[in-house]
Amino acid sequence: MNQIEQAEAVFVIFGSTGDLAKRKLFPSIYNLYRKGNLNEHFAVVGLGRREWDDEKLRTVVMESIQEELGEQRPEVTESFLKHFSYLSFDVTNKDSYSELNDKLHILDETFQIPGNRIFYMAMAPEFFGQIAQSIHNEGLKDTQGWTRLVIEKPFGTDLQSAIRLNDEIRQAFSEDEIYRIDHYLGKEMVQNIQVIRFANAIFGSLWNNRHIANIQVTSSEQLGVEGRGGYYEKSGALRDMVQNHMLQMVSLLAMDVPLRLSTDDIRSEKIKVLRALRPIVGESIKENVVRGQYGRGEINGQEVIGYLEEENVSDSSKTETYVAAKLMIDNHVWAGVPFYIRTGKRMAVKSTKIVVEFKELPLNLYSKENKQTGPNLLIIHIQPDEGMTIVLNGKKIGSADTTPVHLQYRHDSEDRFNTPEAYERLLFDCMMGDATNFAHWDEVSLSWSLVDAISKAWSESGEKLPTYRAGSMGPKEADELLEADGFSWWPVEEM
Ligand SMILES: NC(=O)C1=CN([C@@H]2O[C@H](COP(=O)(O)OP(=O)(O)OC[C@H]3O[C@@H](n4cnc5c(N)ncnc54)[C@H](OP(=O)(O)O)[C@@H]3O)[C@@H](O)[C@H]2O)C=CC1
Ligand SMILES: O=C1O[C@H](COP(=O)(O)O)[C@@H](O)[C@H](O)[C@H]1O
Repeated sequence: MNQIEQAEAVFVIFGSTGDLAKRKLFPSIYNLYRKGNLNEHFAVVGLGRREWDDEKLRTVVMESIQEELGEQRPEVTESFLKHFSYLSFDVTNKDSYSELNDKLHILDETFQIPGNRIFYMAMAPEFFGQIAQSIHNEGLKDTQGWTRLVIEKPFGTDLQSAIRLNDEIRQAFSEDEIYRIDHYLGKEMVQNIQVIRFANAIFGSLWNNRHIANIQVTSSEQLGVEGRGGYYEKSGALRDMVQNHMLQMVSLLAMDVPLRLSTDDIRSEKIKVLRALRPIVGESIKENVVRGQYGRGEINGQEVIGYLEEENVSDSSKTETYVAAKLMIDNHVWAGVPFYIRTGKRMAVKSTKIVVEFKELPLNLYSKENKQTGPNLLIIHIQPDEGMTIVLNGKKIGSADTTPVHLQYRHDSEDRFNTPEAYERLLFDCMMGDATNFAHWDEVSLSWSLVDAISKAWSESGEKLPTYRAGSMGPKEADELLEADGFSWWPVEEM
């Protein structure tokens, strides 16, 4: 069987009338088809309570392709759209599932699909457990082919709810059938971290506490909460970004060399990192974690409102829109090396970057002579630009002075606004049965353990939340976090 034959499946999208399906899933499926990563043996069933029909769904799919990808190719979209159908469906109604089952059998026959099914949960998390169990109990998994469950974030709202959810879905699907989405793991340069680290002798030998002074991971956004105030009030930056995307990047940066590039070997090394993370509890929370909330300010010359003025946000809200933290990994390789992370909304720039700062030479003859030298840096540009930069010290041409030299490999990201690119890769991996770039349950639970202790302390604390001006790089306390260790944030704007 070739690769594309493995991908022959029916995609069942729970929540097909929603925002995620429109902005990410439909354009991703279209790209897979356009690029030949899907042949004609596939079908998509969209589900939602709305009284739509096939025509309505197809119109929405076409609009989404045009809006997200700017595609105007009627002949391609027509042959593509005939694979889509819609079923009005209430996930809480048991009877709906047998109707869905009948539909799946018909689609298998129409498109000659060997019974493979991807169930994609693009809905609010409170439904995930119930849907998974109904899929199982109503016989939707009883097929000749494989069945896989794709779960959107958030996977729970704390460790307890995540355990509950996991228990529910595990009654219906085995761990290797579950694909927990973290869209950062679908980003080109996040996937490149492993290649940079494990395919280059220069980094392989330097990647430890003897040579690295600190690692900084920044993911800043210019956007505010964009109408998602209701969700964000219960989440905040810690649960929204740190529990998943930020800790995933840290574990990719700190993991040991896996035995092989297999899903199990890579996941097991990432899990070891999360196990070795020093818990941040009690008094150490104040010393190691900074939170903030954006006030009014300016983004790209436009005045913007503060968080407390956003729709569906309480005017006394203590929800953090910014988090910076110092993480320590208590193992042989990383003892003594801080991993600084920061993420926030309404910051000066949209930028996700990793800066690896190497230790200085024990004796640098040029700095002794007051020449301008700095530490060597490896910068991994995740978005919006993609690539890497190595910063070295060199000689200023025609002078005796030294100067920083930037060796760059850069290309503009196709993934500029978190477009379907990442989702497209992850959907393809799921079709291929490759779960490497999805979160394993152990990763999810370990991340929640770290985050829960912090959010509990914050919710019990009467302390005022530092504010930062919209359009800045966050509260001054985040700068002080690094200054206390003799470091500072490397600017992400112009690097
Ligand atoms: N939007 C985004 O960019 C992102 C979203 N996510 C996650 O993806 C998931 C979906 O988000 P999003 O698309 O924004 O949410 P929306 O609120 O836009 O969509 C919710 C969907 O759920 C459907 N739905 C609700 N109740 C029922 C029901 N009882 N039976 C059947 N269908 C129902 C709605 O359909 P109808 O109204 O027709 O019933 C709608 O299609 C969430 O878990 C979210 O956290 C994650 C990352 C980014
Ligand atoms: O998961 C989420 O990520 C986005 C940021 O994603 P990016 O790919 O644009 O960096 C964030 O805006 C959102 O709040 C969060 O839920």
